[in-house]
Amino acid sequence: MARPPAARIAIVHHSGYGHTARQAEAVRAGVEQVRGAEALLLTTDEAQRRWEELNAAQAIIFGAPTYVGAGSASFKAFQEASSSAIMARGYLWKDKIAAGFTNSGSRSGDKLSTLLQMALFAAQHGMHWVSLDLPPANCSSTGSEEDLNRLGFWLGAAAQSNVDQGPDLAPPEADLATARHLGRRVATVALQFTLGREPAMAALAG
Ligand SMILES: Cc1cc2nc3c(=O)[nH]c(=O)nc-3n(C[C@H](O)[C@H](O)[C@H](O)COP(=O)(O)O)c2cc1C
Repeated sequence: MARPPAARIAIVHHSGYGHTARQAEAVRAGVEQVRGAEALLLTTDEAQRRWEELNAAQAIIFGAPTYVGAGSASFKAFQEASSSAIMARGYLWKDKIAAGFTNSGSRSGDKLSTLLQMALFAAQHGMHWVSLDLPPANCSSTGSEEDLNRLGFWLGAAAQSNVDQGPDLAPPEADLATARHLGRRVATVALQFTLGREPAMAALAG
């Protein structure tokens, strides 16, 4: 009989035109590459009807397109809804793992602002933020657009979608691979936390 997953990783995202949804699918694929981890992919609208499932997850990965130098309005609505649904009910996400990803039209496009918004959101919930453990790439004479983390972010996974291309073509494979990497990393860290929590508490209790 198959064993139940040791860690469930929720991915809560918004995508106005489908590009960030492709990035979210890649994060999900990365999570599912890790044995013992299971992914739950939700839009920001769905998430606001399924708080209990988010509360039961060991990690939540946030995703949004960068619109006007910040996370999209739908993502912000989800953030604000969590204030009464989660914080006011006793900081129900405290000590969960958190991470984030964003996508935009420009290479920079002020995506860092969106990742900072997500990291602050996680901090307000008392969550543990997981960074992208990839060196910045495509920044030397031997670098290329095919490199993992070609856009050079540390705080989370970034993607860039040409504004004249649909989600069938953008973001490119390098950015989807970077998103898969983030999914794998968060699933691994969530498993480390989940499996280590009990012995850690026993050690603390003496
Ligand atoms: C209202 C609006 C604001 C945008 N602002 C930015 C921006 O600040 N920086 C940027 O690089 N791209 C910006 N874009 C481009 C989107 O980030 C880009 O098209 C992205 O791929 C859309 O993702 P989605 O299909 O998941 O909605 C903006 C697009 C819209 C519709």
